Amino acid sequence: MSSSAPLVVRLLASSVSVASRAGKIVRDVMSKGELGIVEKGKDDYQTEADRSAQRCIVASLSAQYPKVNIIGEEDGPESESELPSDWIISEADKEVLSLECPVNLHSVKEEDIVVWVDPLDGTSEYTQGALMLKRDPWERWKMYLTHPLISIKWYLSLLQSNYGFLEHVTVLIGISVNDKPVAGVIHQPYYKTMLDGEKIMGRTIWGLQEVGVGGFTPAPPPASLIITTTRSHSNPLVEKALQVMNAGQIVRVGGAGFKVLQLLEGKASIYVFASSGCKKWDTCAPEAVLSAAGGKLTDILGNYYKYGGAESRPNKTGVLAAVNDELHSYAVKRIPQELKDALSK
Ligand SMILES: Nc1ncnc2c1ncn2[C@@H]1O[C@H](COP(=O)(O)O)[C@@H](O)[C@H]1OP(=O)(O)O
Ligand SMILES: [Mg+2]
Repeated sequence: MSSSAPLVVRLLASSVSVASRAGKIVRDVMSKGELGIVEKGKDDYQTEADRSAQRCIVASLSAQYPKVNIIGEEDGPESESELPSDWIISEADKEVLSLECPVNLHSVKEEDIVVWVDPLDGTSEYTQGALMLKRDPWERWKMYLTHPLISIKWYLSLLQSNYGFLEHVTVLIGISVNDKPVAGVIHQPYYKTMLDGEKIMGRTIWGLQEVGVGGFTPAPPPASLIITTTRSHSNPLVEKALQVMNAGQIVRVGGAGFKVLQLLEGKASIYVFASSGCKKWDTCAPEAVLSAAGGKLTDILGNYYKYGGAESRPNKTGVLAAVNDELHSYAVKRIPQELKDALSK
């Protein structure tokens, strides 16, 4: 790896490579069919894929950047099983390595950086997607009966949705400096493209402050107001905030990473989630990528979250993101004061 590039650029380039390896782990766990679902809290689940992808990311980055503070969603007691050697990635994406580092990030040191890792954003969508990979209808039905997350309504909607919601799953690595997300990676393990007649799985999108975004082609916002929001964590406050937006359409998808991709690809212009539930690892990378593309991500009150290592993990006051400042202020103004008060309590 070129050691001449400034630290933030090298760390972003390493994160691009490791996110792609973590995405393969996510697919491999699914293919084996043993998801190992554990309930961490209400509506909060973890699978073998979350645990293994996090081990791959944290081990790979901490081997190269030992003084960087890396905080992952699945932090907990060290696993006793040995880490497979091919989970330790030392490569760095060449295109990212050649980027011009913004002047204000030139002299950043490892101690100044906090990396927020969500090894698998959209866990509900991942576990529900597992059903659709069961080709045998009887096997699928048996899995449904033992699945902790799925109601009959969702089962029926899954049957209609071809491969379920696996495209909503992302691997998120956000790099923050002095509380602010400055660079980030959103990897989609189940994104499909054809190259020379061959099916390629996965794509990796990155963003760097003042430089822009890469790994895909951003699209302009839709002509009419389209809002994207949660499909698996709604409640009356979330619905109230959606009503007041006066949108032509509401697109309900899983994961904070995928919702920000909806904004960047012109499928929606505002992302509203008026509830606690999201955490710093859900929003650090999406915020970095969105702001590198000219968008803005804050809480429902319009305030930026801080990403220092001592900050509390929950994003208590919700998420409000938009493709540009104008739409962001429109959305902040529309949120009624009583809703802001309810979330700030
Ligand atoms: N109530 C909640 N409990 C746990 N995680 C939540 C909750 N609400 C949101 N999240 C996390 O925020 C992400 C975006 O939320 P949503 O998909 O509902 O819009 C989810 O994918 C989930 O991350 P994860 O899947 O990594 O646990
Ligand atoms: Mg998440």
